[in-house]
Amino acid sequence: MSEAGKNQFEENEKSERETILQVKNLKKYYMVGRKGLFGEKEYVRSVDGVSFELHRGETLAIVGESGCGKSTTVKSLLRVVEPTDGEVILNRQDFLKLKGADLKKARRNIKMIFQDPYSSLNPRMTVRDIIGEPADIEHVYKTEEEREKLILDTMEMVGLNKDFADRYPHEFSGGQRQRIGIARAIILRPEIVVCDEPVSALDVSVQAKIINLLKELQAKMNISYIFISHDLGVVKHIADRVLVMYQGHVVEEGTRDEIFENPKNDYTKLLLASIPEIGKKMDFDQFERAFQAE
Ligand SMILES: Nc1ncnc2c1ncn2[C@@H]1O[C@H](COP(=O)(O)OP(=O)(O)OP(=O)(O)O)[C@@H](O)[C@H]1O
Repeated sequence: MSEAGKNQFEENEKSERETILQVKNLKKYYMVGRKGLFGEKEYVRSVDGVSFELHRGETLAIVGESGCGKSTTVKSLLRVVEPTDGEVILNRQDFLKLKGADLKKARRNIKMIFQDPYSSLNPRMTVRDIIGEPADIEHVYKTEEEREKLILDTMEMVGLNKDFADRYPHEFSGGQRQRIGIARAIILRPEIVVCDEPVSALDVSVQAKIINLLKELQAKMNISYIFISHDLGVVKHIADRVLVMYQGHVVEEGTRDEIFENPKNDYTKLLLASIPEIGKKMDFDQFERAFQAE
């Protein structure tokens, strides 16, 4: 290998391992009532000491049964809900301690895609304004022409025809609405995108298209994804690493192959076995076919 090639290789290796986000001992306890003679506060420990790292350009999936704390973990690290305790290190700063302009700036870099693309889009706004809104709020353009170019370029990146810019969300299919949600998430070119069950509401063939789009965008923009899903077929297809949660804790973490081929933790084994399609070892093939058909 030439010297230049070797340097490039080493550079790529380095950037693959670069930690872009560090979550340390994250906790979220919700107060759910009071009990006892003295009315002591009662809490649900939805997230109870979760730690992990996210590397540049990778997809880290968080899996586990309903109620294990997946959504609360990402909501807490994004401060959609204020965490009870912990640290979230983003660009060498503790994101949980940021305020005002610093918080606003950091938030540009970590965006979210939601499960239900319909309820997360304002029905009274055009596609142009929905996608452009984060850019409007952040004043990232100087002229109307620049704004229009940014919006249309982003629409193109997610495979939306620019003629759709004046339409409203109800005019679109579920898959197209999810593309609008993705465009809105990436318009500021964030380094991290958190995807909370982004394809659960879609048909399998549409799921494949959206997953392929997410992978394409990752390849182009080197985005890091945190990908929540209860669908292990989807996770097997998209994840580089997997975090398994149970009752607010991480019980196992590993590469996709480690988790799927050689799980160590009993709960992980149970989780894999309890998904009938995975137990029967058929759904991956079915998924593969759907993806290849694209
Ligand atoms: N606002 C809240 N107040 C009280 N308890 C909550 C609140 N939000 C979540 N919880 C509880 O925290 C636990 C974790 O919920 P969470 O939604 O994070 O799980 P999840 O793994 O994302 O589940 P699902 O896949 O069903 O969304 C659950 O027991 C849930 O009932």
